[in-house]
Amino acid sequence: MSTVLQSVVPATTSTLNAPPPSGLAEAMQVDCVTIRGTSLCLDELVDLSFFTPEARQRLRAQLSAAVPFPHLVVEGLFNPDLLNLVLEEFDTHRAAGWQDVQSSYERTRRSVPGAAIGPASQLYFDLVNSGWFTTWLSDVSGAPHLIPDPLRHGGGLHESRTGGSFAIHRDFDRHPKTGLKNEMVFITYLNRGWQPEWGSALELWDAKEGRCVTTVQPEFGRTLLMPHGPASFHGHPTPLKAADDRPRRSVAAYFYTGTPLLEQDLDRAISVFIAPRRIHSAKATLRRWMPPILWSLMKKTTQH
Ligand SMILES: O=C(O)CCC(=O)C(=O)O
Ligand SMILES: [Fe+2]
Repeated sequence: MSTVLQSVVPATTSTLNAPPPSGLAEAMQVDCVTIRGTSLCLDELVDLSFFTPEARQRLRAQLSAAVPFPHLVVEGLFNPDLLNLVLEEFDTHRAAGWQDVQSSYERTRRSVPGAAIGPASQLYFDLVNSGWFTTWLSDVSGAPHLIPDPLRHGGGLHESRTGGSFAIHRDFDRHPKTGLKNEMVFITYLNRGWQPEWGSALELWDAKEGRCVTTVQPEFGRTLLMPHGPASFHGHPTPLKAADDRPRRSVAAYFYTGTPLLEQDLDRAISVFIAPRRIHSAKATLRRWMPPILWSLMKKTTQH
């Protein structure tokens, strides 16, 4: 596996997890990575025009207004060179790293939660799981303090082959291991020149009316952000039949929220120090009992 770190301008540290969203471009101009001979500069992994305050507002309005339930489809958010490398890694993913799902509802396969994935795929997930990216997801979706899932439960690499399908469903409410609340799924499709007649477009349904309202074709470079809610029924129930038996591939990540602290429990969010606290309380007692003149005299003498 050849992942080479290359300095282009004087490198400081990797900023994938660091900067406040406002200083994104500046903060990311530090380095490039080379994966299997393709150089990817960190400030070009995403199209930064999606990250301006205006874009965040516009995307949020677009997401809220979407039918039959809030969702957002964007094109070209990720550098196509990165996505090409991710796509290649489906072919080299170890057999033991795949989990087949074959039931009357689903015929597909996914990478095993926590399985090692290729460097480009790992870079993609590091990117979408990073603080500045999840802040963007929060701004666009309205769900604050999103928590990513490094094990990628339900997400990871997704691949359906000829005959594959996924009945209309609503995703899980809770992460089975952490119990965290599922807020959204974020999917990037990886299929160049996808034809609608091949089936397997993602259908978004109005469950009450029992009909598909809109579809998302799984075209290369298209990204779907779909908040999880009571009405978010979706699936690709039409069995896949693509030219040359080519597979339908995507990468998916779920994002969660925890339970906010109640007002009376806010002190549980503070670290507990042993020594300084003792000193602090001893000082407080002294102050209470000492005549003010002595207190200020003592302070003056101990300050030097
Ligand atoms: O691949 C897609 O278009 C949707 C996948 C999905 O609904 C799921 O994994 O729960
Ligand atoms: Fe789903």
